[in-house]
Parts: sequence; structure tokens; C-alpha cells
Amino acid sequence: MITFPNAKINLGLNITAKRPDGYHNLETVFYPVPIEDALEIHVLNNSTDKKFALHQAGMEITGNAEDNLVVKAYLLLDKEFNLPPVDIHLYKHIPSGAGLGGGSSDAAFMLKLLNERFELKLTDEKLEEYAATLGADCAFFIKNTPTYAEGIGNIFSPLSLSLKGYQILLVKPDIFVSTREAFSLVRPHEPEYSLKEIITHPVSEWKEQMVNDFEASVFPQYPVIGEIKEELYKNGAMYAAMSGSGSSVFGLFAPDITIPDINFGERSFVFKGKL
Ligand SMILES: C[C@@](CO)(OP(=O)(O)O)[C@H](O)COP(=O)(O)OP(=O)(O)OC[C@H]1O[C@@H](n2ccc(N)nc2=O)[C@H](O)[C@@H]1O
Ligand SMILES: Nc1ncnc2c1ncn2[C@@H]1O[C@H](COP(=O)(O)OP(=O)(O)O)[C@@H](O)[C@H]1O
Repeated sequence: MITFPNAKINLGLNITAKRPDGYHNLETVFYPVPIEDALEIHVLNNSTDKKFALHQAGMEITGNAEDNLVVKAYLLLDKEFNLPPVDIHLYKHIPSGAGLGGGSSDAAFMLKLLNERFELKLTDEKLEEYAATLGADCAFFIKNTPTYAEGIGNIFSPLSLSLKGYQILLVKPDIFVSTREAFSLVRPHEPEYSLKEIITHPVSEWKEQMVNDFEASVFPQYPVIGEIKEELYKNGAMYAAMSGSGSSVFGLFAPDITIPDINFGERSFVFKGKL
């Protein structure tokens, strides 16, 4: 059985407070984008002691198999349901350390895949509970629809927002930003404008109102990331921003314009598509 975990972008991200547990309260809007990994499982029929084998292709992921979030997702449900052993095939296309939630998406889609394949009959709400233990933004990928998130990024309200038809140009330079480090460099504060309100305004107004608080700490450290954002605006983006804690930057373009060809360098990951 195969599934295609997709990435997300953050539309706005306000970091409002540091909590006693070291995490940060924030508000953001998660929006799914059609950049996809491929994830497949086969039941292992041979009598081996091993519960899983992970086969990886595409972009490299740092860490051992046990650290991979698809394995963590499998082991989480295995503990509860004693699942059959599986072969896991993961083709990695979503860049890591990009603020695109690729690892979280793989984990959430693994939970959904196992639920379906082994008829575990878990509801979305239950799957979200499991997902939340694997990463702050992981539960978003269970329903995978536009979502306003608050708390540590794990308290969700659905949004009726649709950007259908808009074009997206997303660039990830060859820079890995650590989410943990990015948080440590931010000075939390209450936002000037409420994100819930801004998101109801036309996209053409977002540039003046919607911010990603990570940009103020990440751009000075990695000026290239800020330059990509400027380049997207110069080439006609209606709204451009870094996604999550970076390092990817996206531009939203009107449905009917032709986006010029821009050279972001050979080492950058570039995706152009429609939302
Ligand atoms: C902040 C966001 C916004 O989308 O960044 P991106 O990962 O997308 O860039 C995400 O919610 C991130 O979610 P996720 O990447 O799952 O974070 P986790 O693995 O849970 O946390 C990584 C580290 O970030 C810090 N962290 C995370 C979330 C939060 N609300 N406050 C924090 O301070 C903690 O130091 C934690 O150890
Ligand atoms: N299936 C996976 N895909 C990508 N990264 C993974 C995966 N499993 C574990 N990781 C680890 O998670 C970290 C963050 O990756 P990812 O979630 O893709 O980025 P981001 O948090 O920027 O969206 C990486 O350092 C990687 O080692």
C-alpha cells in the first residue's frame, strides 16, 4: 500500500511567549502544498525477528533508521496493536530542515497508512493524538486541510481559507536551519495584527500585515534566505515569506501571471506549482 505525504507552508507565524517547559507559544496557519514524498509498506511474510526494515531513496535523511519518524510512527502503533512486521519504503523528495514539515508529514501519513492497512479503526481525533506525540506540527497532516494553530502549534481550528488556483514558487537554499536553534534566537512578543483576522483579508494585503517572526532572527544569520524573499517580490509575488523556521521561502503568485525563470543556483531546491 502506497501513500504520498505532502509538505506544508506557514502563512504567518507569531511567537508570542516562552513557556516554563522551554517550548514557545505561537500562532500560525498551516497550508498543504503539493510537494510529496512517497511512502509504501509491505507486510513481511518470512519468519524473521525483525519488526521492520526501512529502505530509503531520494534525498538523504540524517540519523539512523530508528530515528526516522516513519519508524517512530510504526513503533508507536505497534506498541498498542502488536502489528505484523513490515518493509517500509520511503522516497524522500521534500527537503529536510526546510520548515516544510516533511518528517512530520511522513509520520502522520504512516499512522494513516497503518490504520487503513491493518483496519485499526482509529478516528482522525485518535490519530491526531498519536501524531502529536511525534512532533508539534505532526497532527496537522492527519486532516491535512488549512488550519489555524495555536498553543505550541498543536491546538487546531479549521479554516475555510482556499488559495486554489494561486501559483507557488518555493525555494530552499542549501542551508539547514535547526528549529530548536531558531526558537532560541527569537524574542517572543504579542503580534501587532491578529493572524486570524489577516487571513480573512485579500492575499494582496498580506505583505503589509502578515509576518513570520523567525525571519528577524534567521535572515541576519543567513542573508541568502532574505535575498530569496526579495527576489520573489521583485518577480511579481503577491506575498512571500519564509516557511516555519526556514530555510525554505515561498512566493504566492496570481493564478494568471507567467512567473519569470529565476536562477537560484544549482544547489537550491526549487518547486513551481499550483495550489
Ligand atoms: C515551529 C514550526 C512551525 O511550523 O516550525 P517548522 O518545523 O515548521 O520549521 C513547527 O511547529 C515545529 O514543529 P516540529 O518541527 O514538529 O517541532 P518539534 O520537533 O516538536 O520541536 C523541535 C524543537 O523546537 C522547539 N520548539 C518547538 C515548538 C514550539 N512551539 N516551541 C519550541 O520551542 C523545541 O526546542 C523543540 O525541541
Ligand atoms: N522521515 C523523515 N523525513 C525527514 N526528516 C526526518 C524524517 N525522520 C526524521 N527526520 C529528522 O527530522 C529533522 C527535521 O526534518 P523535517 O521535519 O523534514 O524538517 P522541518 O522540521 O524543517 O520541516 C531532520 O533533521 C531529520 O533528521
